[in-house]
Amino acid sequence: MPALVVDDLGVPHVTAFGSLLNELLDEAAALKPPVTNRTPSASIEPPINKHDLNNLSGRISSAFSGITVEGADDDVAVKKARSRKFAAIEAVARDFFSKLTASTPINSPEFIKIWNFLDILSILSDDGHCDPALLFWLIEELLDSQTIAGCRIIFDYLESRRERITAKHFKQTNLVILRSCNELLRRLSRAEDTAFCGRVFIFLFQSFPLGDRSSVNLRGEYHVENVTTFETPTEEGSKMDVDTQDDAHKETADGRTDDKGATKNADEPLSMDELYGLFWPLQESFSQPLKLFDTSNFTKFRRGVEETVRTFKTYPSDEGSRSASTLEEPAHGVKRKREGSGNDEQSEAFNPKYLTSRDLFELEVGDLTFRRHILVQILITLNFILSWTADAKKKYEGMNTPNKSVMYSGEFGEEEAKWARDTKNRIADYMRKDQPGRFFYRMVDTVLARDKNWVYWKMAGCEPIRRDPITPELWAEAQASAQRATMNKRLRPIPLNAVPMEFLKEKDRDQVMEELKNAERFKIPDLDSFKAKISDDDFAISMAANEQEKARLTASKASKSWRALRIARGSKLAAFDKIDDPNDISLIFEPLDNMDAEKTVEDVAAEGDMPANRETVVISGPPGVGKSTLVEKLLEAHKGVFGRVVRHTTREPAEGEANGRTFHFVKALEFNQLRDGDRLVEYTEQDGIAYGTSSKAIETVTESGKVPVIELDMEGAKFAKDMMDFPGRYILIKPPTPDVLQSRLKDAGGRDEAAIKAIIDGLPEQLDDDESKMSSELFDHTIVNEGLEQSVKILGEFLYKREDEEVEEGEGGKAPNGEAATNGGEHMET
Ligand SMILES: Nc1ncnc2c1ncn2[C@@H]1O[C@H](COP(=O)(O)OP(=O)(O)OP(=O)(O)O)[C@@H](O)[C@H]1O
Repeated sequence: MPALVVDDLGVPHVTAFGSLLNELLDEAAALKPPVTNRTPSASIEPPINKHDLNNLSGRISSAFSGITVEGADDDVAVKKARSRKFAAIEAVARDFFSKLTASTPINSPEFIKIWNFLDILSILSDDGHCDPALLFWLIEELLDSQTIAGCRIIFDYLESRRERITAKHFKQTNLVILRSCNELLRRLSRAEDTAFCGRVFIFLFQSFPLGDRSSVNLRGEYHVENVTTFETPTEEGSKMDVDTQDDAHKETADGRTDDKGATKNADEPLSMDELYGLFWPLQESFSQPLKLFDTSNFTKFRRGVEETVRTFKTYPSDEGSRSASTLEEPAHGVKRKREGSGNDEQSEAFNPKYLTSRDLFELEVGDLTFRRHILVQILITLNFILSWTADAKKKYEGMNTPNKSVMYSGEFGEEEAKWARDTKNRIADYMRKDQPGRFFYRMVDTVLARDKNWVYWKMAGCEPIRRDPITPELWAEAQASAQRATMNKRLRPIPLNAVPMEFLKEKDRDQVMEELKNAERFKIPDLDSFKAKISDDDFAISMAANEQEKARLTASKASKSWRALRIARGSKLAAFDKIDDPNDISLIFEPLDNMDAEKTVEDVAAEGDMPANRETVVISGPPGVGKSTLVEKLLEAHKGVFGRVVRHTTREPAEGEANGRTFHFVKALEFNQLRDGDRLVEYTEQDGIAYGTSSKAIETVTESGKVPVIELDMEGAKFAKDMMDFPGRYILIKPPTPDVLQSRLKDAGGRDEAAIKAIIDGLPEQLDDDESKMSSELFDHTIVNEGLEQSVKILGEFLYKREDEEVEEGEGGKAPNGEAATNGGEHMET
């Protein structure tokens, strides 16, 4: 509200500035007059600039003559004068603003005056003539005074002027900006004004620096006021007259939800009455996850989540069947409450405040959006659980200034963490059953992954997100060394390694031509010729009589090594990776066959030896089932046909591991860039270490002419196929029996008893998940790895099989999707 609402404010400076403002507005109007028949937002552009207003500074000075604002900032007189000037401008501005907004609807062409006025105010504020926050106070009032439709237009203005109005005095204005935006967000419905909410957030993100803490919930307070109340379970009250979809649901769920049904087996979902009582209490855990550190709360939460997921799974996961079977066609004999309301959009809209009536429960659970909403809440809470295990907590130990308020003393055990991981996978499987679901889950996964980083940042006390500027010393040093590197060096009489040319002037023409033809002059020396010379140098260095001689011999050896490396780069580049000690380059003199590094292009098999189908082969299976061994044997059996794809990882290389051979070792930042840039066809995280396969690594193999082979765990394979739609031939390797796998794992070493047990316990779910029919949907072929030679043979036969060819089942046979082709062993029973 304006400070004063009178025509003549009676203060000379106020009156003077009032007339000046009118003049300025007239000048602006001459440039941007009101235009009818245009959308309200169209009049926002172009902005009024300082140079559009004639001698602004001079006119301001004369309006405020007698008020001195020149001098030191902390001078009392200056401060006083400045506040008088600010007060005068504010009084005039508020007066003008309130009169205009009260009389001019935002849709009217006359509203252009407000845009011009705000532009003028922003110029005055930039020049320090008025309080920098004044513009935003008025915008805040403007937003308050308008409907949501009006706020959209005001936001058009804010977005178009964002850079200009936030460039200066941001410290004085940021709180008002934040307050206005938050107030606006409070008024907006996240469901109905989603795009507008997004605009407001983007405006905030663009205005505030990345590491700004103003909207961070530093004390980690949870939204505990949001209590979800619900009816006491099995309450037999008067039923509301609403749609029920019992019949439809029973149909889709194959009769598994018989409310009054007899004994259910463990996999059978609960009745809706039973689930109702377990379902709504979950909201408390979502809003106060700290309570989950208490074992009894955790047990209740676990049960609720399990039953909810089990029931959700009985509903079709795609939207099409939902609307067809549930909402659009209400069950026989039941009236629709909203019938004839004519506002479909409204009735479809999701209301974030839950209606928890028991009568609505089936309807809600039948709604895909509702189910997704709940599942996302569960995923967030599961992530919370996984971030407070003993292992996860170790990561927080090295923080410099941890934010104590969000460092909880509670901890979840290994068993709870395993459950959380498994449940996450189950939910992911369910959500990703169809194409839109895959897309949706991918978005959720990305958001949750980013959220983890923010939570971590908050725990680390919101360290500033910035890169230190280069110091003048560093700059000078870099400049000096660049100069040294590019400076003209004194030329040698004969350039290094150049052959003598003197004979050109000394001998006659024919002799010169003969000498020029001497092969020594142009032939690249033989690589092997350096081997003996370098070893002679080595010997001489070890026998050197003094340091001087030693230095000379070392330089001579270095020169030879350098030349040898230059020659070897054309044919033995693969060996370079293996050279650890620059003083010992003997590896490059060894034949290529002795190196197990990547083979050069000459190794590619003849065209006739290649399989008809050259799609990428994805070999997957539980840990220790023999994936690597099989791939190795496959590569050996079909030399030059298949090429192993090297994955990326964020772990440090173990001793003897060279970058690019077992893995591409990268830093987390680089990995995230690959992931966020959609350059990974799959990625997983194990024990805090990220692994992923880049499309570039696959291309490298394809470009060499070979068929790429990727080795992935089950999760990775699922991710590549379901989430990334990565095309390939997916092959599942199964152990003959869990006992055989167990003994192989023991023999292979490297895993303790607990790890082996965890693998064996996880087998039923990994391999025979009947509910999701995962293996049959995911894999094109299954091989039971009993005898190694036989398994390789079956694998080869499958990969070489032509489209029209039917390979017999059984030994070496092609099995239909999901059925195991065994090599004499029995199908695994788990
Ligand atoms: N058919 C087989 N018969 C007997 N032993 C086998 C067979 N296949 C693989 N093995 C052995 O099983 C152990 C595990 O094999 P390998 O490392 O290839 O499995 P993996 O699936 O690649 O494991 P991880 O998932 O841990 O990488 C090795 O010691 C290997 O020699």
